[in-house]
Amino acid sequence: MVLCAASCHLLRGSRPTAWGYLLLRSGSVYTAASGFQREEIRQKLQAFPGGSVDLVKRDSGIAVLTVNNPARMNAFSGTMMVELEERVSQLEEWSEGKSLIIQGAAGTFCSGSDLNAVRAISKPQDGIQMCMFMQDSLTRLLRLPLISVALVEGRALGGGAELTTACDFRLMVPGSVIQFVHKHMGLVPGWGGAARLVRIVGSQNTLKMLGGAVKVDPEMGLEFGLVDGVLEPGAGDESGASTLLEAEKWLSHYTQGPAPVIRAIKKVVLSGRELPLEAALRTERDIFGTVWGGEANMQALANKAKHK
Ligand SMILES: CC[C@@H](C(=O)O)C(=O)SCCNC(=O)CCNC(=O)[C@H](O)C(C)(C)COP(=O)(O)OP(=O)(O)OC[C@H]1O[C@@H](n2cnc3c(N)ncnc32)[C@H](O)[C@@H]1OP(=O)(O)O
Repeated sequence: MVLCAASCHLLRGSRPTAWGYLLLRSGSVYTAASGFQREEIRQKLQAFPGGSVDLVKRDSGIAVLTVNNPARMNAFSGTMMVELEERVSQLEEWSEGKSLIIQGAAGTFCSGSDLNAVRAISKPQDGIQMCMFMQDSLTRLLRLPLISVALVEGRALGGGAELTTACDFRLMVPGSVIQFVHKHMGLVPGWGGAARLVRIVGSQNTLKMLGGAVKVDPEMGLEFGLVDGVLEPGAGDESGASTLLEAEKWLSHYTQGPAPVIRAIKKVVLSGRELPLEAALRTERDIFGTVWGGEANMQALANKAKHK
């Protein structure tokens, strides 16, 4: 892991030390030096309009991001790929946030890249640039100091399945499907979905899901270890509002408490997952230093004293 202080959002607000800033990278995965032409591919993607990526941030510290292109089963148009990156940047700057739910509009999750855009971005070098653009956005999404959930209703296909792996947890409703359809497209995941899936379910299960383009239903998802919970669909709820409410209730079990503490919990888990042991220990020390003696810690100590 190489770290550049300028891009290190993970330790924002901590007392910087050489280790904390030198070993953990939470900013962009690719740079111009690695051939990533961010502005050029952003411009090319803007030529493929349609749909939106909507973000609502609530005072309670939970945000809801909606992939919104129902006419295309919430497929990512070019402009939606650009909007996703913009929403991730907004979330990186949201210092009061604790959690994030990602959903699709109109009762389905996302059917991957917009095939019309894919056909037009067929030059290998453009495909690689789009791949780096989405890998960069989804890696930054997973590295947000927010506990995140992909709420899967309907279908999560191709890049849509990859999007679910860029969240800490996945919740499904009965009848929904996560399918890495890439093989049927003569492809492999390109948005980082394979790298993340191996870390979630292991290499054997990843081989099964990709090699078999397996239609993963909620029961199978629980067996694979891909899915963390199955929600009952909202009774007769067309808007999906009650399913979202169920997802918020599920997530609230893990996000009750002051935002600085919940954010620190995500940060120490991130460093434990991504860094070599000694670097993770040093980063954990740095993050511990941001909450030790902090408002929540002092309040907890005061409460304990009262109960003697
Ligand atoms: C890195 C991965 C990334 C990439 O390589 O760039 C990818 O994700 S590749 C794309 C992977 N996704 C797919 O292959 C899914 C394609 N869609 C389908 O298989 C089906 O549409 C569906 C999602 C299973 C739904 O089927 P059905 O219920 O029969 O509805 P329709 O097929 O009629 O779809 C309704 C409507 O939506 C359009 N649609 C659906 N998915 C896409 C898509 N990915 N891109 C563009 N448009 C999509 C579909 O064309 C229909 O539109 P109309 O024909 O105008 O009614």
